[in-house]
Amino acid sequence: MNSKFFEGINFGFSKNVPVVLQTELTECGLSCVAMISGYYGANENLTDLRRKFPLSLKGMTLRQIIEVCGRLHMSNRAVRVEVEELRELKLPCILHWEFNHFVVLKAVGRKTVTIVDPGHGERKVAVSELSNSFTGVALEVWPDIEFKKTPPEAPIKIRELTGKFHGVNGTFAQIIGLALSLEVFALLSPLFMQWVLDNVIVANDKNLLNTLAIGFIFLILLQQGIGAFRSWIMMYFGTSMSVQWRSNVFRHLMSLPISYFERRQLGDVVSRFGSVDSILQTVTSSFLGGVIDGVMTFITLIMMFLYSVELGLISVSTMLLYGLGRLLWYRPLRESTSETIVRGAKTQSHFLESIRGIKALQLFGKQNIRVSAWQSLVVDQVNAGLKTQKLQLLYQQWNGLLFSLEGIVIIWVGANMVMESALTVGMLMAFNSYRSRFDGRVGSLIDNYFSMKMLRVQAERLGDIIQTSPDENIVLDERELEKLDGSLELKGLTFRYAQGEAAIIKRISCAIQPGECVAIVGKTGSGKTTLLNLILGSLKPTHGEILLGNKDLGMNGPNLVRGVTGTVMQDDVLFAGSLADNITFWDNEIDQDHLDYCINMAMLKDDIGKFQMGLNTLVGDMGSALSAGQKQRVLLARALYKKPKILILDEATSNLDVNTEAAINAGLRTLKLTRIVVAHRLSSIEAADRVLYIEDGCLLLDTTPKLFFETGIYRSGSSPSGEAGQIFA
Ligand SMILES: Nc1ncnc2c1ncn2[C@@H]1O[C@H](COP(=O)(O)OP(=O)(O)OP(=O)(O)O)[C@@H](O)[C@H]1O
Repeated sequence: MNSKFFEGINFGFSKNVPVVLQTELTECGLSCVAMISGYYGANENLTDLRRKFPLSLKGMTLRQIIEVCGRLHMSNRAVRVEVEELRELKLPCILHWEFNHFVVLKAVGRKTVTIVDPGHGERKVAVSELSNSFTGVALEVWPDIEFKKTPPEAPIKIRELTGKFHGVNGTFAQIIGLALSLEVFALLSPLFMQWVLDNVIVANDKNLLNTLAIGFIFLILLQQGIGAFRSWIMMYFGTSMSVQWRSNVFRHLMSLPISYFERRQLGDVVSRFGSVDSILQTVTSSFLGGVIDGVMTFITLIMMFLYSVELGLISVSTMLLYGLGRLLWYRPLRESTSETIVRGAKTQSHFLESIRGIKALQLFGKQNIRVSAWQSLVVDQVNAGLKTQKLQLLYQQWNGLLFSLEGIVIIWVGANMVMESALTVGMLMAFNSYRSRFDGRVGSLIDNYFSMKMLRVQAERLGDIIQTSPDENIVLDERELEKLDGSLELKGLTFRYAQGEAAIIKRISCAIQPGECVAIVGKTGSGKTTLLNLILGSLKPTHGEILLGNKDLGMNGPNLVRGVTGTVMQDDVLFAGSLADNITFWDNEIDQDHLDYCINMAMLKDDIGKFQMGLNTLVGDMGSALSAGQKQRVLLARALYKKPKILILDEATSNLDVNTEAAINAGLRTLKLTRIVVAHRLSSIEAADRVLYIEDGCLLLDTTPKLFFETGIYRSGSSPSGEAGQIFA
């Protein structure tokens, strides 16, 4: 019978469920699938899974998880079970959790069950508390006949993460050289005690004592000098590496697609970026320390064996036990460290979100809810940290016991040897000194090795930034951009946010001529912003193509279209700085005439005239010092300052009064540029040459404003509440 058949049967042997933590906000389902497929031997990488099964920001449904399992050749069965029936399920399986999350059920005990939560890691939940979170829906998953095992991927190499450093190789060699010379001095110091005990005291030789003391004082001064020089170089080396590496990572982060940021919490991205420092700290101290410790351990060991083979063997055995202890502690320590970091990132996200949304919180009087939610996140974080500390505490006790016992055994055996005249007292003292040096060195060598291994947690988190590819962009030639005339063509454009979800844009085709003004209208949620995001390259079409001039956007990357468009989007922001900075986007050589022209076009002149500091007025954090209408007009001026060939406005004048809006529209009409405007207001639609009416993602009408109004789709009327205005039929 096929071995796959047996793999599908639960014999109750406990293989390990690999912990795959989710990186994006909504990929808990995908992480659960990755964990179960890993349990059966197919180590699916979450990044690859994400690529194969794109998710929308709305998360994954059970139906989508079943589809993914099917595509990965895993059979499954969705069942409705009571808490008491959980032990009858085939484990590991997926549980629906708190109506918005999925977790893996790993084991069912008498009083507790073990779950692996893709958000935090493994934990035990009391059976009595299970019904608070478990919705009663479970998905059993097991491999089918075509299921293929794949070996786990090699962990990310630190070198892959760092990128290139300049001018550090020479410094690195210098540091190693200085550190080694320091160690040679350290190796000589036990001889002082040995010579004093064996030669000075026995022979009552004061002259020799003085000579030895002066010699060793000189040695110590030299040692201190070299030590200070090494620390200074280390400081220089560490700082320059930190600046270079952080710049490399930040540059890469800035080039990532917009979707990367939409799918992650702010605090999580900040915490991942912070991994650079943790890695750098460990790499500089552990790696450097590791090289030096390795060399010195070897030399010290030779010295010890020269004194006594028996005593040397006792020390080596102790170190083997120490290494074994470190190995046993590694996995639990790694998991608890990882959980501490993830929980820390969650707390930070909550904190940043609360600060950003402080106004809404205060207006709704909901600060207390936010505070208690934050407190419970902090408690989780502290508990995870305590777990790590408890493990370390146990480990330290183990080490203390081990080394104390070793000390007693060495003195006991050594004293016997002295009594049998196999060693002198001085030699025993010197040996003991070398032994404590050896213990320290090997201990730190082993610790450094595991610290480097532990870096995997940080490296994987940072890898999420580094290993995400930036948007593919061809290098832009200014002359190519010059040739573009501002025409645009959409051919059979279809888009869905995720596989298995309904299409939001459905087979839209239309051509927009240079200089034309097109209004995109439709009910709220009909897909207008999504269409603009497709045109701007922020989203990639599922089918169809977009041509700019005669250039295919898909082939050229978003920089092409972004090079010729000026945009004001619904969620656009201003940055801390002056009005002039924001409008010119920190242009080094401000074109004052053009700046004045854009300010006039955006009807900002009067407002700026009223500000005491004129164009140097600060806009506050994200434009908080401006009114909503002023902010929209600054954004419009910023878009125009770019001298675009295509102007894209997504409800960019919605906060303006009708007169100001009409004046701006009249001004824009005089410009020679293509305009694509999403608007709900009658005046903005009237100002357009053409109207594209979108309903439920389909382009239903492509006509003139006059004919559009005649259809009666958008007409004067009153809303159900009796408010008069323009409404969709
Ligand atoms: N990132 C996303 N993931 C999944 N669905 C999304 C995402 N963004 C938007 N949608 C969905 O796509 C649909 C169209 O949204 P879109 O923002 O394009 O509508 P719209 O016509 O611009 O609406 P409005 O007039 O309210 O701005 C909506 O149902 C929305 O819920």
